[in-house]
Amino acid sequence: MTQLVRPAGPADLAEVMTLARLSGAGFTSLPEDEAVLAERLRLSQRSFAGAVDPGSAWYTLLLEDDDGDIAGIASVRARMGLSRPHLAFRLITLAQHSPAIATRFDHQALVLVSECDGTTSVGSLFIRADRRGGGAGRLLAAARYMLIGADRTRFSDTVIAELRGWFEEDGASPFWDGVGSRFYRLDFDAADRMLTATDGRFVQDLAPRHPIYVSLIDDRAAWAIGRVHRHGEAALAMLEREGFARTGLIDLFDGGPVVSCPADRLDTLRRSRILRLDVGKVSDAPKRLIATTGIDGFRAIFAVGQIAGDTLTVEPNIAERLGLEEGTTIRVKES
Ligand SMILES: NC(=[NH2+])NCCC[C@H](N)C(=O)O
Repeated sequence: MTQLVRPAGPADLAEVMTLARLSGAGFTSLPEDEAVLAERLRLSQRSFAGAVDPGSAWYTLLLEDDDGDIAGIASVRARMGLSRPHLAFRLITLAQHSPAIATRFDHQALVLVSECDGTTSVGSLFIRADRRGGGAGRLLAAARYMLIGADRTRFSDTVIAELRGWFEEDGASPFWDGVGSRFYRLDFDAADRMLTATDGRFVQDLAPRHPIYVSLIDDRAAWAIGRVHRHGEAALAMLEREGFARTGLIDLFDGGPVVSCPADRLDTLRRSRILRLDVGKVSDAPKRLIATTGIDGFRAIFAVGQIAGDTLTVEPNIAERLGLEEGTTIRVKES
C-alpha cells in the first residue's frame, strides 16, 4: 500500500467529520462541528490556491490510501495570532532573597504572553487507529515540513507545535480545573467549543492579567504544567527528532507544552534536496519521502525512488499519483 498526502478541500467534509469524531474530545484542534470543519476546508482549498492573504492561510492535508479512503489529517497554519493575539502562559522563575532572615528561594509563576504571534503552527495530526504504524504518522508529519519547504515566503521562520496537555482517565483536565476554570467560569469542553464557535475574543477578555504564583495553585494543576497527554508522548518524541524543543510556553487551557523549531533547522528540509523527476523502471532502491515542489497541487508520498546525480527515478504509478510528469522538479529526503 502506498499512502499519499494531498490537500483537503470542501469535497472531503464527510471524511473529515468522521476523523473529528474518531479523534474524540480533548483533541481540540479537530472539533466535531460540521460548520467549523466546512469553513476550514474552504479555507484550505483557497490557501493552496494562493487566494488568501498569508496571515490567514490554513492548509489542511489528508492522508489517502490507495483506494481513496482517508486515513488521517494534519494541518499547517501559516501565521498564528495575526488578527486576534494567540495567548499562552510562560513559566517564569522569580528569585526571592532576604539576608535578614537568611533565606533564598525561587518562585515560579505563570505569565500571560502572546509570543507565538506571527509563527507558523503545525498541528491537528490525527490518524485512524486502524491505519497507524507502517510510517503513516511519519509521512503525514513530514508532509507538513515539505509543504513549508515548498514556499518559505508563505511561512514564518519559526515553526511551533502545541501538544495536547494532560487529561485524567475520567477526562478531567487538572490544569483547567486548577487555573483556567477560575477565570473562564466554564467547563473545559464549553470553553473549547467557544473557541471555535466564536471569534475567540473571550479568551483575552477573561484571561488572568497578573502573574499566577505556581505555589498558590493546587498540586495536581501544578504537576500538569507543561505535561503532555499520555497519547502525545510519541508525537513529542517525533517532533524532538525533527528538531523541535520546548519553549517554556504552555497552553492556556490544558497546560500542554508548546515546542518550536526554526524552519531552516527542520530535519526533513535539511536532509532533502530538489531533484529532477524521471519516470521509468526502478529495480533496487530504498523508499524515500518524495514531495512536489509547489503548493498548489501539493502531494507527498513515501515510495521507492532511485537517485542518480540530480535525477530521481520513480515508477509510472508513483509519478501519476504525484500528478507530475517527467522533467519537473521534486523534493526528496535523502535518508
Ligand atoms: N486547549 C485549548 N483549546 N487551548 C486554547 C488556548 C487559547 C489559545 N491559545 C488562544 O489564544 O486562543
